[in-house]
Amino acid sequence: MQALSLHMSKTAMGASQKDFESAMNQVKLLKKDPGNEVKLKLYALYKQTTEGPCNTPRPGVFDLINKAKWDAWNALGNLPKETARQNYVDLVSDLSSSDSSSQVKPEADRKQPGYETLVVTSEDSITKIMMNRPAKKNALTIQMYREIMLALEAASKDDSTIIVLTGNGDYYSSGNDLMNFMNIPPGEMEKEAKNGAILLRDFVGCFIDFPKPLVAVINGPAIGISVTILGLFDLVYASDRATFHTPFTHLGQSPEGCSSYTFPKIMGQAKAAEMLMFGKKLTAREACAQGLVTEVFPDSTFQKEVWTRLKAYSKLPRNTLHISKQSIRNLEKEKLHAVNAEENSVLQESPPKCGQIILTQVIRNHYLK
Ligand SMILES: CCC/C=C/C(=O)SCCNC(=O)CCNC(=O)[C@H](O)C(C)(C)COP(=O)([O-])OP(=O)([O-])OC[C@H]1O[C@@H](n2cnc3c(N)ncnc32)[C@H](O)[C@@H]1OP(=O)([O-])[O-]
Repeated sequence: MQALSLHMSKTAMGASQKDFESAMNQVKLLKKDPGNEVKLKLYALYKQTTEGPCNTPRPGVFDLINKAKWDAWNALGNLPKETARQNYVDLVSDLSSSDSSSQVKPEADRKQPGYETLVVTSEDSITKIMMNRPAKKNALTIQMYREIMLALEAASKDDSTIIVLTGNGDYYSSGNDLMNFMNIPPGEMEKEAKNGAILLRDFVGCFIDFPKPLVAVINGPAIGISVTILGLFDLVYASDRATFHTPFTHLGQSPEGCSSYTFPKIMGQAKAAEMLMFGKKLTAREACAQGLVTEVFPDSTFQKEVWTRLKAYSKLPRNTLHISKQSIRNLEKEKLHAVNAEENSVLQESPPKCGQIILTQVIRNHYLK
């Protein structure tokens, strides 16, 4: 009824302040998350209606969320307040209509819009974040790092019980996109290295702080940072086709993702060194024997077995699971953030080809302190 009255305002003389206030209340009642793009649009129209054109300074480049909000508001330029109010009311009206029709099929797979490098869906109390660059083996571009951070933030607040990260295609992920370091203008290297390190620190920080059970569904080979952050997941299920490879020394890089701390803790110093320093590639069964992987499944039945398992887990009491996760993580959170910061400062400073010496130092630092 309320949606209907809001719809009528489209054709009337323009939305009133009362329509606007009703629409604001209506937004709070939406059952379905409209996705980041729509939320940004709503935010921008709200700000334009209540404050007029954006005239505040643009947030810093790594304040991702506030920057996205500012960009959306600023994009409205000099749109008059009355038009912004009308557009807000119309948008909420459309959302309310599709929200009520979507409730007919509450279990339907809901693909969330607004991501270019990911497919994010929510079903059966599980939010699945799927890296979606199969032609590039799901290499992580700067955009993909940012979208994963945004998807994790949204998932931390949605009504899901469990969050899954997985890959589309034959690879889980080939790690950092090597093009991220290409085409840097002369003289910009230092600045770009610093920016990259900050992005990486924030990316890993999201996994450290993530409040709900986090599951990696490793559908194929995993390389680099897609492997190192696995020590921050709660469960790691792997296809027997998966491999785990951290060729940092070969690339003149040092470890990240808190692996200089989590890997020796998980698998012992000697096995961690073989992987992180000497780039030994592990099969899924070896990774499982060393404690990095929870369980390995035959590739032919991998998806079916894993999702059956996860659907059963997702029916467990949500709050209890989340409290347990946080109790376990809180014991280590401070240490993990310190490790993340240290790994990043080393990455920023490390000259290429010194990777092996740096790796030894970083790993020793954590365990000799
Ligand atoms: C500082 C941050 C810390 C992070 C550290 C790390 O993650 S370190 C780890 C860093 N990661 C690495 O060092 C891995 C580097 N990659 C490889 O070693 C191999 O590509 C492979 C073993 C993943 C797959 O071999 P294969 O013979 O089965 O397939 P293929 O080779 O034909 O690839 C298909 C397409 O995907 C493309 N592509 C793939 N990966 C990447 C990437 N990472 N980047 C960009 N592109 C990538 C590839 O160019 C090709 O594109 P095209 O030509 O079709 O337009």
